Formats: sequence, structure tokens, C-alpha cells
Amino acid sequence: MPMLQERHQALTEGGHVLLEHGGSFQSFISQAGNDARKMVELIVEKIPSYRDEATYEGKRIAFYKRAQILVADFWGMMEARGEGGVSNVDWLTMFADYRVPQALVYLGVLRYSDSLLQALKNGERMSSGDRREVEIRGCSIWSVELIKERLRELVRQKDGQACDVNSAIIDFYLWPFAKQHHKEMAHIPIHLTRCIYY
Ligand SMILES: Nc1nc2c(c(CN[C@H]3C=C[C@H](O)[C@@H]3O)cn2[C@@H]2O[C@H](COP(=O)(O)O)[C@@H](O)[C@H]2O)c(=O)[nH]1
Repeated sequence: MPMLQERHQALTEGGHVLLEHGGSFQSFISQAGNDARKMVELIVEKIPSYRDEATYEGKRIAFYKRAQILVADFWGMMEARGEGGVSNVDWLTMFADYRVPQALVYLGVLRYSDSLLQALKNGERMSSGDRREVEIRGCSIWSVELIKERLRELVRQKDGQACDVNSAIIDFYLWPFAKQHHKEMAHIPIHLTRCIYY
């Protein structure tokens, strides 16, 4: 199994934080109040393996894929229990992995340049933070933001009402879509980056 030491380290870090809170994630996350953004910031502050960041043209970029999906899962669980209570969920972006970009290309939302497509088809490994990897993940986030705005606009036009679809909900649609249609999109290569962030 690759990256065994890193996996062990990530589990140990997360485990330590949980033990400080009686083994309860809810108790840990309650320090952030009800705010999704503060929850992500708390997770990233306390558990280093969630610090999914890169530098792009001299600027620090934060993806926080695992922290964001953790908060979105927590939100979904609270909603399912009828407890609700997580605000600012709209602050979350999609969870930048390697499957949703493939679905976005398949659906015609994203298009890879010829040289990028060739590199992906060749199975070239990209290191974590490689400019191309950062661009694929960043463009995926922006694509989903544009889809969200467009959906909201369509609902406004059709029903004359505000629509509170958010990027997490769109991700929760796209990721299973990519899994279900993996055979149809097998010709679209995914990017290969070995890291602990997604
Ligand atoms: N954007 C987005 N990425 C998602 C998910 C999930 C599944 N969701 C649950 C899983 C744990 C949490 O409780 C989530 O709710 C996994 N992944 C990513 O896919 C990749 C694994 O793919 P494969 O090779 O097919 O197993 C890997 O990078 C993994 O991080 C999602 O929902 N959205």
C-alpha cells in the first residue's frame, strides 16, 4: 500500500484531536459554532494533514478538499437527523479531487488543452502542487461556482424564487454521476497525483 507512513500519520493526528474531545467529532467541531467556514478553518488549524494548499504564481491557494467534504458530510448528517444547525454552507466549494474534473470534461464544462490531454493520456504523474494539477482543481472549483450561479438564475427566471443550491450539493450530484458513468467517460484521462489531500 503506498504512503503507509503518511496514512498512519494522518490517522494519528485526527485521532489525537478526537481523543481531546472524548472521541466525539461533534464535540470537537462545536468549537466552531454553527458556521461551515469556521469549521473548515478549525479542522485545518488543528489537523495538519488537512492543509491542502499550494502556491500558484506566487499566491497561496487553498483547496481543503477533505476538510470541506467533512463539513458537508456533517451538515448532511445533521440535516438528515432533523437537527439542521449548520450555517454558511454556501461558503463551501466543490471538493477538488480527480473524479469530478473528469465528469466536468465529459459534460463539456471543462476542456483540457491538447498538451495537457496528451500528458494525461501518457499517464504522466504530477507531483502535488504541479501547476497543471492546481489548474485542474482550481478550474473544477470555478466551473461548479458557475454552474451554481446558472442554476440559481434559471430557477429565478422560471419560478421567480431564490434557490439555495450550493456547491456541495452539486458535487454530491457530480461525483456519483462520475462513478455511475465511469465506463462512458473512460476515454477521458484523470490526473495522477499521489498525495494525502484527496
Ligand atoms: N468531489 C468528491 N470527491 C469524492 C467524493 C467521495 C465520496 N464521498 C464520500 C466519501 C467520504 C466522505 O464521507 C464522502 O461523503 C470520494 N471522493 C474522492 O474520490 C476519489 C476516490 O475515487 P475512487 O477512485 O472512485 O475510489 C478520492 O479522491 C476521494 O477523495 C465526493 O463525494 N465528492
